[in-house]
Amino acid sequence: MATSADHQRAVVADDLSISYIEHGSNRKHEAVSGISFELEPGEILGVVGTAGSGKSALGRILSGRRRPGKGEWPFITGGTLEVVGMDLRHPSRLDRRRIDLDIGYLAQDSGDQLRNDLTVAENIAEPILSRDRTFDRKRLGRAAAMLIDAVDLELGMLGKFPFELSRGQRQRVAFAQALIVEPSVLVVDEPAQGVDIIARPALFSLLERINVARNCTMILLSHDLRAIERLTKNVLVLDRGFVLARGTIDEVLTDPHHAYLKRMREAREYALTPLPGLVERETLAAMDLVADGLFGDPDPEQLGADAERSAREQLVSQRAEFARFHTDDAEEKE
Ligand SMILES: Nc1ncnc2c1ncn2[C@@H]1O[C@H](COP(=O)(O)OP(=O)(O)OP(=O)(O)O)[C@@H](O)[C@H]1O
Repeated sequence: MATSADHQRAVVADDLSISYIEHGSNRKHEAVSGISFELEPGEILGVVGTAGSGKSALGRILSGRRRPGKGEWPFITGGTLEVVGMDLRHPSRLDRRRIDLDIGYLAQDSGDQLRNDLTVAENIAEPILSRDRTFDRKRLGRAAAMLIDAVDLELGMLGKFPFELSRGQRQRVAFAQALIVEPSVLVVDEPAQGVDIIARPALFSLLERINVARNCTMILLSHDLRAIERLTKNVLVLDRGFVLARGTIDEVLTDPHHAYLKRMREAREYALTPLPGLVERETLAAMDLVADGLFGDPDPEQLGADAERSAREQLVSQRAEFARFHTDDAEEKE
């Protein structure tokens, strides 16, 4: 029988602090200061905050990735962080191998990190092939094709190279690459960034489906509440590295005690209020222009005749005797 001791949370951050080493000096700059939160498997958390509030630092640390030798990568300077049972402050050698498979990470610049010497298909498959060269190529090909379709790109893209794609298309390929290993936790820094507005619904619906089908835990980091609102109401608001609020969007924005929360509420109300005036009138006029002539006005007599013909055709196809009778009837009339 499962006891509460067996119950594994997907993410447990306890008094977590994250710092960068400032360029040109050895001074630490604390980007995230003593934050705590927990996530159950399958939960989706939106982390929102202004520029510089520490979202990307948190995303990088949650991803478990390390970029040794790169000054821009932050590190944990206080507290603990556990993701699907792995201690990300002091990962074991085994956990270091597991991290890339268990935690998917999509950074704002992941599209630019794709390898230009590999095709799109090879890039998508790379997280698997780099570990197992003998992996069933047919299965992998099918998975890559399904993912490229799921991120709303044409299958023809699979044979292209990243440098032949637009920035937004590359970011969508990176999405597919992050998902090929079927991670149990997915960290996405600015999910809508660089992805054109037409492709966004496909991406968001993909994230929704993955969350439901695989119980994938997700952390979506964004400065824009609207970008994550479709996927979750559960948010953590950061301000200069500290947690300003945690709860549902409504809880956080009801009676906001902080200037930033007040501004968030105003921005949300503004976004939800349809704009009377020029923009809307123009939009409506443009829609009318498009709508006019899309469908001609229906002619009631013609509609009646069409309906009768289609009912007859259906009967003729379904009942042989009616077909005979109907044909005889028609011949008699001639
Ligand atoms: N490489 C770095 N070295 C030193 N400090 C950094 C570095 N990168 C970011 N910072 C600082 O760390 C803090 C948090 O930055 P972070 O990039 O995490 O913010 P953010 O909320 O993701 O911002 P944005 O929305 O603009 O991406 C900021 O004060 C920033 O100036």
